[in-house]
Amino acid sequence: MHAPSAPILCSFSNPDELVESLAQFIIKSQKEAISKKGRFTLAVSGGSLPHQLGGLIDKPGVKWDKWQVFYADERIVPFDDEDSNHRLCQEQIWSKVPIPKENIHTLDPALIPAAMKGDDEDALEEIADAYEKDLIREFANKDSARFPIFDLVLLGVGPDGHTASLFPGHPLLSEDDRWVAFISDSPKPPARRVTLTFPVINHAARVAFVASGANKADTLHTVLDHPEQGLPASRVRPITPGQVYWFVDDAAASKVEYPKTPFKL
Ligand SMILES: O=C1O[C@H](COP(=O)(O)O)[C@@H](O)[C@H](O)[C@H]1O
Repeated sequence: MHAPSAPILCSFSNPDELVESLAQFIIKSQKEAISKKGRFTLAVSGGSLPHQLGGLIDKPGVKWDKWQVFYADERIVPFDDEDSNHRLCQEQIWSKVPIPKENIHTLDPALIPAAMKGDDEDALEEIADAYEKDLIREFANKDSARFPIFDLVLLGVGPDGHTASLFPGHPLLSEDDRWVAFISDSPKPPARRVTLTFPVINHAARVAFVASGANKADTLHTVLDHPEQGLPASRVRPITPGQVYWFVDDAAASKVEYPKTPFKL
């Protein structure tokens, strides 16, 4: 096992510059992946992140038909529910670009009604297993060893330091076997979710957090300046040669002492 490399923090003076630089970074990651392997594998989060992907719309050089997209986490709700990360991404980005529908890997909609209810966790296990099998089909014998190797994982960070659906103090933080896990007691509603696990996130070639706004300032300070506190976002440290980046605006970075790196492609 190689040591993880230190995060690279890039801060931008305004949200528009952040969105544009993020788009350039994603396109560069895509080009490198396609030239090596003919496809680009991406895991994407919900929350405020899909809105930040707007810089990709109408950009030349995006080979949408080569993208294979999974969700870093998803809430167990119907796809038309306002809590659905898929719905959010659909509204903010997928409906605005020519990505083939079959290249977006969602939870199995047929399994959602049962997973939304019931006292036992069998249906949650089943929906997480089905998503893991979809990942295995996409990655096995291509970009995986013990875990899949995503070309890029895009993450957000919540005020409590959670990322994907990995929450502070939750037993899922220690999951070291599964690719996809379920959670039935998320402290942030909705309670039932599935998430990629830390070993998957930390095997990615690149991981990029995106955060903007002064309401993220305290969280970023703790995550980046006090990783010893072990907040979930601090535990994202991809193994070498993987690299973690932070794309933030100056408001979100206002309390961070961790050194900033000028953005360059
Ligand atoms: O619940 C979630 O929260 C995180 C952070 O969301 P944000 O709105 O504070 O950016 C998000 O990354 C995750 O996908 C989502 O399910």
